[in-house]
Amino acid sequence: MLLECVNLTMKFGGLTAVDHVNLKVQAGDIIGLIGPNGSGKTTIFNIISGLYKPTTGQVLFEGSDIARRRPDFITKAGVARTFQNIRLFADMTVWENIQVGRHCRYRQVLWDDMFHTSRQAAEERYANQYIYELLVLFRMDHLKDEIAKNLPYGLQRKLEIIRALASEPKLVLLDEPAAGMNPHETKDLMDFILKIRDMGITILVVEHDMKLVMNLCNRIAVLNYGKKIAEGSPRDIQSNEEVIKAYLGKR
Ligand SMILES: Nc1ncnc2c1ncn2[C@@H]1O[C@H](COP(=O)(O)OP(=O)(O)OP(=O)(O)O)[C@@H](O)[C@H]1O
Repeated sequence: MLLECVNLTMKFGGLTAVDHVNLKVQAGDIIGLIGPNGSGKTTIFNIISGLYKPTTGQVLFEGSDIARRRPDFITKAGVARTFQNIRLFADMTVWENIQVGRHCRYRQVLWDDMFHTSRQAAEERYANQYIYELLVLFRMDHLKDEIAKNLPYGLQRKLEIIRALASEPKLVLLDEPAAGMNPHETKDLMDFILKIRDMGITILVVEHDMKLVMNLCNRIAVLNYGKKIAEGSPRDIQSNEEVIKAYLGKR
């Protein structure tokens, strides 16, 4: 199992935002995490990526418990993420933004910084090649010198995902990647995410766009008030009574 959340619980004062959630993600999966607003989806992402320490429970990544480890440790272990709102460095170029995402892979050795060793030069060459290949694969190489804030919205969101991929993750957490996109951009995003899967990267995605989730994911887990109320194939989830009730009840 690549990732396993075991009895994950997160309390904020009297509110239980995540309530004994168990979730398994296998290598190669595209798993959707859905649920009404405030049901605990982003909190789970924040726990997996190390921004929140869960009240109880474990997050096993390749068998080791990464819950309560620092975000940089978790990124280095192979988990990358994007956020609900765009968090690019607006005045930096496409290339520079991706370089930031690569940063966790650089070995920090004072000696290297002082003397610019051959090992450091080789590392930089590899990093530049890797970034360039990502840009070519996602057809953004012609935009490498563009300032991030000048890109159309859909491309800014893609750039964020590419930046996350620059850390060479095994698992990527995508938090509402289609938010604010028009139908054309969303369709494009779907092909984009399938390409990430084809790179051998496993995907856990939080998304409100049901069409995207149903077409993309091989399995879906549904949260309501912090509890997992259903899990199964897109077809199972679409016809699940409790899921329908949870969504209709929120209207
Ligand atoms: N840092 C925090 N402090 C206090 N309460 C929080 C904190 N983070 C989240 N919550 C609460 O936990 C609950 C779950 O929030 P969360 O953001 O995980 O939901 P969500 O399913 O991602 O919602 P949405 O679909 O609207 O993004 C909400 O009631 C939220 O107000």
